[in-house]
Amino acid sequence: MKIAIVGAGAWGSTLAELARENGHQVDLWSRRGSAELSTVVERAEIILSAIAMKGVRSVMTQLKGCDLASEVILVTATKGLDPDSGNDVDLPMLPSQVWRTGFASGAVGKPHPAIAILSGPNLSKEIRRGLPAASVVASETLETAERVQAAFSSHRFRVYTNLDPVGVELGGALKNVIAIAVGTCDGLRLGDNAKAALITRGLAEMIRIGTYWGANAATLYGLSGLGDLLATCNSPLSRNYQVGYGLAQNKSLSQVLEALEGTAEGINTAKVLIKLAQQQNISVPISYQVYRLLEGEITPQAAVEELMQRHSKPEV
Ligand SMILES: NC(=O)C1=CN([C@@H]2O[C@H](COP(=O)(O)OP(=O)(O)OC[C@H]3O[C@@H](n4cnc5c(N)ncnc54)[C@H](OP(=O)(O)O)[C@@H]3O)[C@@H](O)[C@H]2O)C=CC1
Ligand SMILES: O=C(CO)COP(=O)(O)O
Repeated sequence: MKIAIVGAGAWGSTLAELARENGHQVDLWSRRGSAELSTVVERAEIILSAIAMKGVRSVMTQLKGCDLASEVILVTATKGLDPDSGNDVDLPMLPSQVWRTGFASGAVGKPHPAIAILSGPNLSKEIRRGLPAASVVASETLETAERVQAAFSSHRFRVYTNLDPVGVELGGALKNVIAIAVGTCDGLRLGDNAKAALITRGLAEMIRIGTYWGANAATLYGLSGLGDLLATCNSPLSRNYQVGYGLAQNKSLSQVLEALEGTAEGINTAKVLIKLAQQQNISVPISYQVYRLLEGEITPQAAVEELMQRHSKPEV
């Protein structure tokens, strides 16, 4: 199979390695490289985007102008929310929707790719070390999801299919905000009870937002929800966790970002999520404190106090 991977960051490079090991012809594109995007994607049966959220729109605009194979599948592996959409009436766009609407407004007669989402507990550094991992590929049709599953599955990367693309994509995006909260909790040395409470109540927030968005709650209890929460909230490899940990050391956000290797999507996601939650009156107290912490409106210690002093309520 010919596979094009756009985005040669940590995740794109790791997925390229997995696909090459499976015997596919893999071309990797980076905006900094010498290869033309149009050449890299020509005749590709799968185009996988591992672009950070902030670059998705610009790469989509470039890709729209390229000649694509008629049966191509576009797989998005970005874990974020689009900051340039969403208002009182419309939800913000998920990365897959940025791709879909971009292609829908493309030139007449050009093929519209089938779209799939790849998401799960997949810390790229572990996968690069050859350690086993599992992930989920979601699409509106089983046929599309199964084609991507077959392309990436291997003895060390187990890929499940799922027919709830919204749930799978949201699980990967929303957990990053909770990972920042848990990194802060660990940085403050608040203990394992506090950490368990944050992960569990964070999942409740993800389910509240997810079901409002039309996701299936069961999806969020799966790999791209609870699974990814467990990986990122328990690993210093997670950039989002590192952001929270750094803020708990009284570093400023810009100091933390200067030292950070790669992208921490939870910073943008927290902003987009809080705007939506406030517009629609959805309760997300942990994510709200993360947002305030990132905005410099509150100290980590005060955020903990605010969460502990909320009015009493039933668990479910
Ligand atoms: N690393 C991981 O473990 C995992 C990451 N992800 C998700 O994958 C996405 C990428 O993460 P990761 O690879 O780790 O991040 P990196 O920071 O390592 O790479 C980011 C990628 O996005 C590209 N990019 C950023 N801005 C733009 C832009 N304006 N135009 C074009 N390209 C741009 C970068 O290109 P350039 O190199 O030229 O700057 C690079 O290829 C994120 O959404 C992340 O949440 C998902 C699962 C696992
Ligand atoms: O999404 C990831 C693992 O599943 C990567 O997490 P970070 O982006 O926080 O490093």
